[in-house]
Amino acid sequence: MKQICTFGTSNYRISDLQLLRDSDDEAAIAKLLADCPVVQVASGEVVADASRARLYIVLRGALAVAADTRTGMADGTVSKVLPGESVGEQSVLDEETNLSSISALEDSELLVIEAELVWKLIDESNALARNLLRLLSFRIRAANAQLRRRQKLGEFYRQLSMIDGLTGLYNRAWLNDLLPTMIATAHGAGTPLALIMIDLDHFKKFNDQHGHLAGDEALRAAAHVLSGALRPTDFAVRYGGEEMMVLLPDTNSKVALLVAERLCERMQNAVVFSDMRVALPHITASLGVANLRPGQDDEALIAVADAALYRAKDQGRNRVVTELALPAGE
Ligand SMILES: Nc1nc2c(ncn2[C@@H]2O[C@H](COP(=O)(O)OP(=O)(O)OP(=O)(O)O)[C@@H](O)[C@H]2O)c(=O)[nH]1
Repeated sequence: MKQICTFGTSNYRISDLQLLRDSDDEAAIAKLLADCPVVQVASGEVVADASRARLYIVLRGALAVAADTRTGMADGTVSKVLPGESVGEQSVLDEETNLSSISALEDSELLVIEAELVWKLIDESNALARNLLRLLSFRIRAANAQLRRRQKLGEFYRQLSMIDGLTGLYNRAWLNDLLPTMIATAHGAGTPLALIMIDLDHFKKFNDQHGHLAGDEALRAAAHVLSGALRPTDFAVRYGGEEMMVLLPDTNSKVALLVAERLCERMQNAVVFSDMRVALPHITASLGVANLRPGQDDEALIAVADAALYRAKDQGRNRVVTELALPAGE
């Protein structure tokens, strides 16, 4: 960065500077700026002494301003500062060092105004004070909009990370996050909660006979059966490979059993391939039903459903087994 002249001896004019737009006291401002250095910065060169609270106004060329790395706000965002525009006004106002990293995008010329002089200019020029307020307000809005975009994106990815890519059902991460809360809510409100564990039968054989891609189609078809048969308040989860789970809040054991029977029946009728030229491979599932008991946690509830599911497998598959005989009155 090399000083080539002062603003007073350069060909640049006050009207070239956005911060001083609409000044009605140009002569006085020009006098104040007369001794300010005009510096030359080569393309790619870092603006030296960017750590000092100073205002840089681009007269020619362009600067790249990267967000601050020391405040944790760094996110790869780089803004471009064009002729007439300035950088460093916030650090001057905060009387803080300039934490952004500033470099020249092309061979550029800059007007450098020291912090004390900026304050003097603010005192002298209503136009500058007004333009500065407008600029800062614009920057605050832009920063808020960026924060909102980032929040939305974060939420989008969070949701995405909770969904199983193959079936579109919730995944294990979602379950780990939500099931303890659902159980705590049910215990707190004294409402029932049922969990159905579902495992496709002889799925290894299905894959071997029809191929892995057909297996994937079968998993999608099974997931479709689940999501199509549930109430909006119920949840279907892909628990693991060919194991799925359904959560039924506010559902007593009698209704949970009926729902499981319905799912079992619909599974047999699921259409894996709508293409009629393909021989229809069928799927069946075994289902284990568990109902939340007082004091039971998520792991215990899942273990009970799992045990019921394995009894269903033992008893010949394609059936529902519930964890216990229905208590009288339910
Ligand atoms: N196509 C496909 N297959 C999967 C996927 N995840 C798991 N599997 C298969 O599912 C099969 C599960 O086999 P097993 O656990 O032996 O159970 P099974 O053959 O269904 O037998 P039972 O459960 O006892 O009826 C394995 O062959 C896995 O490769 C998947 O995403 N796509």
